[in-house]
Amino acid sequence: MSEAASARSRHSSPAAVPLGPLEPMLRAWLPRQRWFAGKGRAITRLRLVSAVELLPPGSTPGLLHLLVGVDCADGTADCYQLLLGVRPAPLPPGLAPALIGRAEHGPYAGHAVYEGLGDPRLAALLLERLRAPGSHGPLRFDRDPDAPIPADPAPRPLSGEQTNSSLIYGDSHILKVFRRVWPGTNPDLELPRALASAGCTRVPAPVAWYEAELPAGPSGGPGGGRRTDEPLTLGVLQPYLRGSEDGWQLALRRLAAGADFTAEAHALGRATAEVHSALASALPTVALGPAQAARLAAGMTARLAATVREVPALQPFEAGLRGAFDALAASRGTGVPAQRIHGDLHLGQTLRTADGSWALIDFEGEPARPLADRRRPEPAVRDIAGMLRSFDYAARSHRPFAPAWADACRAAFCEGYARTTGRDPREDPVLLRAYETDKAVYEARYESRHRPDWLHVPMAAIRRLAERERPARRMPHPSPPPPGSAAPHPHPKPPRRPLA
Ligand SMILES: Nc1ncnc2c1ncn2[C@@H]1O[C@H](COP(=O)(O)OP(=O)(O)O)[C@@H](O)[C@H]1O
Ligand SMILES: O=P(O)(O)O[C@H]1O[C@H](CO)[C@@H](O[C@H]2O[C@H](CO)[C@@H](O)[C@H](O)[C@H]2O)[C@H](O)[C@H]1O
Repeated sequence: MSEAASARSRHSSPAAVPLGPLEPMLRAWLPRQRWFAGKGRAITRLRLVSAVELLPPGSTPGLLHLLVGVDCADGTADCYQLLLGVRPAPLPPGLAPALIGRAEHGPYAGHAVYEGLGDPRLAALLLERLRAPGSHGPLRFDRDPDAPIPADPAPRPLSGEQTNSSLIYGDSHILKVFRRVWPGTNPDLELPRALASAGCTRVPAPVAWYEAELPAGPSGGPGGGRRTDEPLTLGVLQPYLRGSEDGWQLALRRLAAGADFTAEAHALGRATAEVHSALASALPTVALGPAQAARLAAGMTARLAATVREVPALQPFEAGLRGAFDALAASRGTGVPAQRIHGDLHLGQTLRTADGSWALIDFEGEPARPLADRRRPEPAVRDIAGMLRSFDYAARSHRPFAPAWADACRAAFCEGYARTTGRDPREDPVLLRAYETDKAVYEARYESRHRPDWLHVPMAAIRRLAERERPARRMPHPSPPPPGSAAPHPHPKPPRRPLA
């Protein structure tokens, strides 16, 4: 696509591109998408928040960038990013699986509307936009001027179960297109950029990104009616770690072979600690005092209550689980540092690269939590708890269940973490138990919504955590460092100031 053509790209106001003719097909299509968060909730209304034609009107194919507000009967309102391809119907056979519907009237009458990311020509156009920074209506494309982006790499969509949609370009870059979007910088752009500035190489550094700048409105805006003019992060391009394998797949392969995973778990603990230390040095940290501990515990208790309403199987365990949160409130926080963290760390968010080192990806945080929550500093133990849960997940997805494998990995991970930071996460048992419990509750809701066949996995942990026993009795004690290993580093940066 030439620069001249790109300059002709048009921003249409919501009134100029009515959602009307597209509405019935999107209503049917959206709930079937893996990334649609409103599953099981009745859609009451679709609202056009923004519409931009990224190719001149009449181009074949056409590319329509939409932000669509989805209001549900339970009062929730979300905003989704859609990239729609438009071609005269019928679609060529290779694009048939991407079909969303055929417009019968309106500006696209007689055209097939389809998932644009499935069309290599449109995927290539998106990369072109990222290569040449600039604005298209409310969309702003930006890049790191020092990081090269190749001109014409062949795009392919990433398959599999994802919260968002990703495209791989010629095995050199990967573009994540965020689906559910909010006003405010997405931590998956913010944190990797901060880590790159801090010199941390454990996380692929963003090389380009695009955002929407929308006027704040009294209602109907991207935040479901929130007044805000913060930009919405829509997509991030980063280097693709060719030849890497994710930690989840690797762990399952090891389990299937009856093989040990503790060396990897130990190295993962070290990698996680390095990332935490870099985040603590790049962004503000605070000390967890009594008020914050009480607020954290109250948040966990409220999430538990909401989840019990949604997942009745949790009900018999509610009182036992609440004990972990009460203990956190009673601990008065003990002054541990709260800092920016990964927020949804599990084995699937780790990549063992071709050179055998570990990288961490996907700093978006738990997709179901409000963005403001995900950007708030929290004790790093939250991430550690996520990873410990993941070893349990892996062991439980194996037949027969391999509890000793999980216990050994959990211990090795904590030891690796302690080797780098000088502090073993098991020395904070109250915090660790509260976060593991909170994570298992989150997982119960996640599985009941997205993968009911997996619900038994967090339920097994919930049964264990609801027994009011000290987690320290469950996990082996920290062992001394292996001979010849490096001395522990000091703890990442002391807390700067206590919160009020
Ligand atoms: N930089 C990268 N290099 C190689 N593979 C990657 C990279 N980033 C992501 N992936 C692959 O893409 C998958 C989805 O990425 P992720 O950021 O977790 O997206 P989502 O938020 O949609 O779950 C990962 O599980 C991993 O397999
Ligand atoms: O990777 P995402 O950001 O999409 O995270 C969500 O989906 C994960 C599953 O794909 C889910 O993770 C849970 O299942 C994993 C195994 O598939 C397991 O390793 C994790 O420990 C477990 O939490 C994650 O919770 C969810 O946010």
